[in-house]
Amino acid sequence: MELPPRVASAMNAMKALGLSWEITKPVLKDLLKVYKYNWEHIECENYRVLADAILDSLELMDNDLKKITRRDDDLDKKVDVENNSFSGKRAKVENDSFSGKRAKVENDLFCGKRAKPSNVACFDKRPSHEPPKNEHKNKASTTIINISLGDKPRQLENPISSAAPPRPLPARIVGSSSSRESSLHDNGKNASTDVDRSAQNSSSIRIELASSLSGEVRLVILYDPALPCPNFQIPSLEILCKMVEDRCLKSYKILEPHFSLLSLLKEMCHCVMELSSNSSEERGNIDRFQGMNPIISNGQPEYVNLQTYSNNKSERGKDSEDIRNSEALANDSLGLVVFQPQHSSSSTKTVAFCDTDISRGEENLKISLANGPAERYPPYHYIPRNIVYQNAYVNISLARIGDEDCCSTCSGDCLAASIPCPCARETGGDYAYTSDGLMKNEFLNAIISMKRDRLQKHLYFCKDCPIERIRNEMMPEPCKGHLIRKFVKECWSKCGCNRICGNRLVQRGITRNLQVFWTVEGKGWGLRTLEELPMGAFICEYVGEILTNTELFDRQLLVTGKMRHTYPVLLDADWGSEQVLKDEEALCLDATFYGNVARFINHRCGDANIVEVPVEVETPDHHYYHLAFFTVRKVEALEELTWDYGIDFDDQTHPIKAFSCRCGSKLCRTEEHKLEKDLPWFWDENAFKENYIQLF
Ligand SMILES: C[S@@+](CC[C@H](N)C(=O)[O-])C[C@H]1O[C@@H](n2cnc3c(N)ncnc32)[C@H](O)[C@@H]1O
Repeated sequence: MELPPRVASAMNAMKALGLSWEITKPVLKDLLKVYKYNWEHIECENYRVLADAILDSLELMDNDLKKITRRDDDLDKKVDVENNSFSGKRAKVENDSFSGKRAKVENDLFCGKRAKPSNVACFDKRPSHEPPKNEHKNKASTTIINISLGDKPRQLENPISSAAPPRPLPARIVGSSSSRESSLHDNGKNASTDVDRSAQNSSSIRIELASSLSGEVRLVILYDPALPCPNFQIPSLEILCKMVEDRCLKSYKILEPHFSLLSLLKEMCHCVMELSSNSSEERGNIDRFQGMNPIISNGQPEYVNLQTYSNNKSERGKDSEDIRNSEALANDSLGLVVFQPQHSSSSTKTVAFCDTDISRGEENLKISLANGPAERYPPYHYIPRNIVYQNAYVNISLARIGDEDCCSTCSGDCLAASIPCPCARETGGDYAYTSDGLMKNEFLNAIISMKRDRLQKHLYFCKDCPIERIRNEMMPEPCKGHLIRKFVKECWSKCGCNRICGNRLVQRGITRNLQVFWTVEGKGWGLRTLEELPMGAFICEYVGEILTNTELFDRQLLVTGKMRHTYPVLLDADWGSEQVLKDEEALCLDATFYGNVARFINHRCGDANIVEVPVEVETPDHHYYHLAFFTVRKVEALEELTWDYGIDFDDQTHPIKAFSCRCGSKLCRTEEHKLEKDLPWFWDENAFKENYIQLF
């Protein structure tokens, strides 16, 4: 029987890793159930979750077998079972290709496709722990793949993999003698060495779970071998965390996708420090640098420590100058030198330059990160395409695309044809793009003026506004209005044209050199172009989780209790055409936890240099579409890219939260735009920590 295409692709991807369909099938089935048939989670990062889950299940089977055979007195039988059945297979998988392939997968997944080889997670094939001598005779069958993340920073926990069956990571085991303790940032190698030593000494065993920054406060599990506990085995830290997280999920029914027990425990250590000491600010901020996933060379993270700046308001002008100088330096050369961790005082922060690719190889081009306080880099997960969170109704099926919504009779490049195809119907019978890959001026100007005239005419008012319905289900207020927008429709899979068709621009992804940088105006991180851009250039689309507005509302309440600092964009461009929009069709994109580079684009009132355009690609249903950014004028290299969020700074109840605007535009809509303004929350270290801790 022919397999469905997605199942077949998953099977082929695993086959390429040396994993047979018999091994893959049950694991894939389970994963699909766990992810509620959300294939994106399984497919992303080259089926990493699936590969990890299979490896874990192999390991579990291996352990089970070992338990059975240990109970069996007949050692010959044991050798038989292990050699003939699973272990034999496993040994083959490991020896033939799996560990090497897995290393490759890890390389792609963790370090980005363009990462240096030294950034690859290493695979330690030593036994994870020595079984008691009298029980263990058959060495050949007990090799366990023991994965060590090496120097790979674990600050940015991968929420997908944390929701999936865990990748075993050796627990950090510390012997009872303090002289044998290794530092918090020991890599897996040291940790597993500790396992061996402590097992040999058979003294009490301490498993360190979390620690404050400099290790003053630690959370430890203590195992006392004096008490009878036969067959006690050290669990891997990740498996342990996963188990507790699963139990939390069972008890509390809901956990944020980025919930991490380890982060919680670590935070507990930080809190102990803060409560017990007045001088907590004296500690360094090295930790956040780990989240930045810097380039690793010879196992050492590379940074350049160029500047310190003050967040004291009166000194800000001077700092801006300093930062500009340091930016110039960074732009001359993005070469990096080793970062020396500093102890900062309360008013100074480290500014680092980091030439890492924040997309981890997910985009066509590398997206670098420059001159920012690394400890303020947000812990989100980079995704290049939108992903449905849970209840959003996004029906992408060929059956829904009628003849009027595709150009099945076209071939080659639609833009080169003498008569525009049906795909140009949405844009008035003419294509929105030029053959140079730009948006046409007429189309762009129409979009810009519709946006600028927002208050005058281009608003529609829904009869039953989803936003108002969420706010007050019993007595919803009248709709406050949504901007009428022009859509672009791109050719897609059911069209007869080919991939290089000029009417396929947004779907091809980022093609301009972009960089995330720390803004000097106090807006936090921002996005800039590293190359000069003509008017009408496509920058990127706004990517995030596709949520219903109810989910967004719940999320904002649940996550912060203060309803701020999520990164949502409403997909309300076509709400006006529906009589009553069902909840699962009133959608938004939230880039707080999962998002692409667009989550760094700051707001500018009135005269922003990019504009958002709704783009239909896979489905003619206009309640889901892509939101693509195009330049509205020529933009110089190194200029910040900004868009007008269109927010009403007076409406405190809108899902997109107002902030104290520092855009600097003459058209700034916040009244006091010339006065000193509050800095955004992420400028303040404590507020940053507080907010992100609530989020993750
Ligand atoms: C989509 S994020 C932009 C990236 C953000 N600057 C960061 O560091 O992650 C939106 C948030 O950035 C800040 N922001 C954006 N534009 C701003 C502006 N013109 N003035 C002050 N803060 C701004 C606000 O806190 C806003 O909620």
